[in-house]
Amino acid sequence: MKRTDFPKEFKFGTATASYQIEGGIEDRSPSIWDEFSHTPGKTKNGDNGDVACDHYHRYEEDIEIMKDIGVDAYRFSISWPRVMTDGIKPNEKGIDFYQKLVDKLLENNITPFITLYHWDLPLYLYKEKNGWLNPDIANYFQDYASLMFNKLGDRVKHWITLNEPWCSAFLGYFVGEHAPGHKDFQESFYVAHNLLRSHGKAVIAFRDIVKDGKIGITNVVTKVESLSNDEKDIQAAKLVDQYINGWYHDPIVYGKYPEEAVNSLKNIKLDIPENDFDIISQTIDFFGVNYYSRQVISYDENHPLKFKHAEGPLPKTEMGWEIYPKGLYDKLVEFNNKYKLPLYITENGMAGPDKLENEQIHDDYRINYIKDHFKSTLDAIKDGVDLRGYFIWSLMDNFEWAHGYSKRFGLVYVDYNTQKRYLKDSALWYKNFLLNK
Ligand SMILES: N#[N+]C[C@@H]1[C@@H](O)[C@H](O)[C@@H](O)[C@@H]2O[C@H]12
Repeated sequence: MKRTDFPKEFKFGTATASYQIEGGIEDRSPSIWDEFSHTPGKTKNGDNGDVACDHYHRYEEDIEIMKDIGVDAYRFSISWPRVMTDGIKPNEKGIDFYQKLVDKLLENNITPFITLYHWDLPLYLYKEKNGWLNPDIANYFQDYASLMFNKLGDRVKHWITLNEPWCSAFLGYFVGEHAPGHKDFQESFYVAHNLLRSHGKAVIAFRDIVKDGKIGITNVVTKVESLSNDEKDIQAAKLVDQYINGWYHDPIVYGKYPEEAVNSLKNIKLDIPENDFDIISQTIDFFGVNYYSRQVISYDENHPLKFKHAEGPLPKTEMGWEIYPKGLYDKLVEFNNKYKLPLYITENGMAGPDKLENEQIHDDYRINYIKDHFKSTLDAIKDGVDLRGYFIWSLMDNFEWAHGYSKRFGLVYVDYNTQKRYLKDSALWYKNFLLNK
């Protein structure tokens, strides 16, 4: 498989997120992840993003690395608390960081794709305004989005409103594994809804400000399969697919939540104002697909949503996720047929047992993972999927949320003691692939 097997305009890139790589906390106000990661017991080894990969001070070096690898595009997120103090007052120093980042990318012919929200909500908005639980958050988000569209929209033409709202809502407000660490089932549905409303308000602003741009939303897209052919397991898997995938895509395209999932939530209030879906279902230009693996599901009477995960038999990554490239093909074809929107794979990659030895990292497992998922991508394109690009997660090892720095997803190895970067064998492979070798 060669690069020239893909459409000429197909964009190969890599991706990161602000809190996971920037550090530079001295020049921004705090986010919910600053408070969460500094709360004992919330992250592995008590790791936090105070320094991370020090990208705030090393962005030029990191862009040079991307240039050397030869990526066409780079997906990164803006830190809301960096560009708006407490999420409300524009901070010119923070805005200037992203101006310089964008200009350096463009100088190097790397197309910027910006994610507005990759989980680092300004702490003030959470503490003083109740964060995503407050319907008014959509207005704060629209103000933030408008500021960024006005400041960068002349040079940045690809925008993503939210990254994985399912994680923000479900992991942040029900499971409690992510910031702000709530464990309230009902809250997680209110949060999901306000995230989608915020998405819609940002799209409305975008259409006024960046008339020649493209905007979408990125969700985690998981292949959900039933553990058995038992009707209860099949139904449980179908509902999980609706909770994870349909819940964050159907309202945008169809203007409603998935019916069976809504009907299954007997004791959940979904008192939603009717015109909310007019806001949520603003026409978008693409869906971003973050694909990592599958979930194997069986029925469980004792779970609020009547399901439980089963351990799959396939080889797994360091995250314990099965390596399942067929799932990517299946979801791309399904989404193409169901939503009829252009797609970007905005994240795909793996955490590996990466070891620095003589300034090298031999990660053949990651090269094989990427090759297998590139094959699924190419097969989907050949079968008619309107797929526009693929961003490997991640450019470099970084702060992996509750796992801290214990999981390495990067094409580039980061020695956190020295902040020295080392291209892994997978980065060298990607470089040759991009040169069509
Ligand atoms: N875990 N994991 C890796 C990766 C995470 O580092 C990203 O921030 C998320 O968008 C998504 O969950 C995927």
